[in-house]
Amino acid sequence: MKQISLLGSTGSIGTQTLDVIRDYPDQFTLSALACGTNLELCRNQIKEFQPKLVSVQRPEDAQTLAGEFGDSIEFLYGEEGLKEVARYSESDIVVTAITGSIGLLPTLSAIKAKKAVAIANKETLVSAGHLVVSAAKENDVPLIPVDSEHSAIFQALNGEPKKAVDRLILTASGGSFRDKSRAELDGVTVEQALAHPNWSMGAKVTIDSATMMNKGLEVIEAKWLFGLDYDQIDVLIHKESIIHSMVEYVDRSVIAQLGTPDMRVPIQYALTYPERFARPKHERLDLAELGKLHFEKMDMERFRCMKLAYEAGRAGGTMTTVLNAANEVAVFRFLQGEITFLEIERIIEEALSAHSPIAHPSLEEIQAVDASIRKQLQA
Ligand SMILES: NC(=O)C1=CN([C@@H]2O[C@H](COP(=O)(O)OP(=O)(O)OC[C@H]3O[C@@H](n4cnc5c(N)ncnc54)[C@H](OP(=O)(O)O)[C@@H]3O)[C@@H](O)[C@H]2O)C=CC1
Ligand SMILES: CC(=O)[C@@H](O)[C@H](O)COP(=O)(O)O
Ligand SMILES: [Mn+2]
Repeated sequence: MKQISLLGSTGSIGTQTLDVIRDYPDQFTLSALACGTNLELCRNQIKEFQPKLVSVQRPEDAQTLAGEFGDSIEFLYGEEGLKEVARYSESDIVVTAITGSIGLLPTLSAIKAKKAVAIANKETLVSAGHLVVSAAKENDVPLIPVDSEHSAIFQALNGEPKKAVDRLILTASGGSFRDKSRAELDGVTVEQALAHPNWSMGAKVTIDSATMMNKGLEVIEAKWLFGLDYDQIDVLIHKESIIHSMVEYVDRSVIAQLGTPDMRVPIQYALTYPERFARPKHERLDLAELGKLHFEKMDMERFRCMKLAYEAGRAGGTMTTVLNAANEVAVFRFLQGEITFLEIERIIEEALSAHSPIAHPSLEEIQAVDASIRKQLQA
């Protein structure tokens, strides 16, 4: 029986992780969960899965739940609660399905407690990839990708040595505005941006997908997970999201992973790795019915966030911390209706231009840069 700690249980990845746990009651137990402010869903999850430790965002919510459920479950809150769930003694693996660089400290806690990490929270790797990867190496802890592209690459690599790899090809759907020109992006609404053509996801990653910053973050995520140079990581527009990504080897073989767009597949693989379990009642990929798959070259001028992400990644150090923090604030402000869609990239570009990067930042330096960008960019 594998015991799981789940950070972000009430979100899109969190609830799909619970679907997978539900599918294999003899294989997986949810021992600890953390969520934000969705108490109604949290209550139902506690009743169904009976975790031993629960953390919520606010102290008053922890108190309310403790009053309802009694002493058999421990209730915590805030950043300390997230860290405790991540390092919960009985857990074997931690799924990081929380949004944003708030996932950094809990991820480091899990690694220091020698838990395997099924990593969905890409912002942590963008903000402080070097710290996460070196901590994982030091503690001999696997970082197993959940993000669909990275799971695809992980599967296509299948343990091959780095020297056999020529390049990674990340596929990008193009998001909600794939077919619009830059001029047509003027005045697009939050509702339009949230209508992803292929995936049903949380609001932040859906907006990232519309700006193409999601793919930029994923390029940086791939650099840290697979230890390759930026010159070896390419992006290809593939509007159907059927090929989840590919590896081109030095002998020119290209190995891809395909499937219907359903995150339960990579989530499950991260939990069962190195085994594969049969997915119950899962729709097969029917290529004959699809008939065609489409591919287009990435246009870095049209999707300027993509260019900013490569530039920040190549500059290194705290540049990607700034990229991530500025993006988090800008997306939040767009969702609040405070700024326009095109202002997202302008805010990020200005924050990057104004920043003098620190080359090999410590955790404290990362935290200071992250906090200062947030303070500066909040309205
Ligand atoms: N959704 C997807 O298909 C994919 C997502 N990812 C990545 O996975 C991560 C999660 O995405 P997604 O599931 O879409 O996000 P959602 O917005 O759907 O869920 C976020 C989760 O984090 C919780 N949360 C947010 N802030 C806090 C906080 N301060 N303290 C405690 N809990 C908090 C939320 O709690 P509550 O709702 O209770 O407030 C919720 O459970 C992101 O990094 C995303 O980029 C990667 C690939 C695919
Ligand atoms: C499901 C998943 O992994 C998302 O990160 C997805 O990649 C979003 O799609 P695009 O960024 O390609 O639009
Ligand atoms: Mn992805």
